[in-house]
Amino acid sequence: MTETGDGRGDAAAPAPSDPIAVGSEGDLPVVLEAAGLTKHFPVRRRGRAALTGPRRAVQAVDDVTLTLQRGRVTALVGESGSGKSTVARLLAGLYPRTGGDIKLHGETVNIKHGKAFRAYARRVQMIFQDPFASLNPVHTVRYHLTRALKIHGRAGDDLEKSLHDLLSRVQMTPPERYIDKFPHELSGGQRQRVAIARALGADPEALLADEPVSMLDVSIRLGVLNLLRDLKERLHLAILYITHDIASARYFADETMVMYAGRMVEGGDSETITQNPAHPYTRLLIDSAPDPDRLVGGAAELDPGEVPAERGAGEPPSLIDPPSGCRFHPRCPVAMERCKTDLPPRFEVDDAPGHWAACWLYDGAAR
Ligand SMILES: Nc1ncnc2c1ncn2[C@@H]1O[C@H](COP(=O)(O)OP(=O)(O)OP(=O)(O)O)[C@@H](O)[C@H]1O
Repeated sequence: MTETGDGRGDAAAPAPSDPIAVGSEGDLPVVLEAAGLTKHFPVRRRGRAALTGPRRAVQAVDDVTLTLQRGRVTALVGESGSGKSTVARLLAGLYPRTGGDIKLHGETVNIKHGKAFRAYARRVQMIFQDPFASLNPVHTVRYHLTRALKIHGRAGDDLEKSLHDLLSRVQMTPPERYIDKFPHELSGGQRQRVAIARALGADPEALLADEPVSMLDVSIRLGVLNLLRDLKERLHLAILYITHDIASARYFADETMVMYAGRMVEGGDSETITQNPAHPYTRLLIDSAPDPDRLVGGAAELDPGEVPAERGAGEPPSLIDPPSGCRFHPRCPVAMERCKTDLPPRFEVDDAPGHWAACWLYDGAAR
């Protein structure tokens, strides 16, 4: 991964500014940490503007700080377009960063060539939303898993046993029932389990799961989340769980971080965030959920007519020209004058250890 700047005209990044450690359990080792993570996608200009106009960029991720710990699930929650997938892709080394640092076990990650990327990818694996798209339709389960084991040098002497072990790990038993099947012969849930088994083939320490259940039937989502939880516990994996469904974050994640328009706005343990949200945006997310007590569902099921207009009001801003100050201020029902101009840092919320909100409402100095 390149350090700062990817040579494709990324705009300058702000310096890291988030001082508060995020809802972390002190005694668990930190696997992956990011500070000041920033990604600006340059906007291609056409015609005259390409020569004379200002350089513009989609400010997809700005100054994001987060920590993934061994044996813990951290949820990253936010509306579509808030930058969640970009954070995961930055952490996975799939995008070069515009700014910020990533550390794996305290060592700065610096991927400059394919060999370094493979070494990093062995330890930090990604699971994508669409298991059908992530598996090659012309190859069997055996092919996908064998390839993963070989790429990461883990094929071993008894390949058949390694393959069976991987399938057993994702609860696809007996393994011989599935191993020679093609993706189209499996259900959506089974395909996602194969994608997870393939990731486990690298023997990773961190899994970055980007909406891993949102394309699955509601009835099987819980099973896949329970599998990930089981893997977290048995293999002590650090898991980043990306979702727009805050109810599932409450069920599945130990801690939750909320993202709005490219920036982190609130973080803390999941129970606190969902039961006692501090940031007005988090409250909006919870109020907009069809049933916040429902364990695993998804906004995909939400009929827009169910959201009262006053609660779901407003649209996320353009990330090419985001609002000054707090990016949420144009939609915020309690915005103050300073919110329009001053970017709020993280303030501690004193109801629970590690709970913070980037909102001027919690500026102790002003009270
Ligand atoms: N490769 C890209 N080039 C330009 N802009 C991009 C690129 N990838 C993402 N973006 C933009 O960055 C912003 C954040 O996108 P991202 O996919 O990270 O959000 P998200 O929260 O994961 O959304 P969703 O839940 O819909 O996947 C969006 O405005 C998106 O259009």
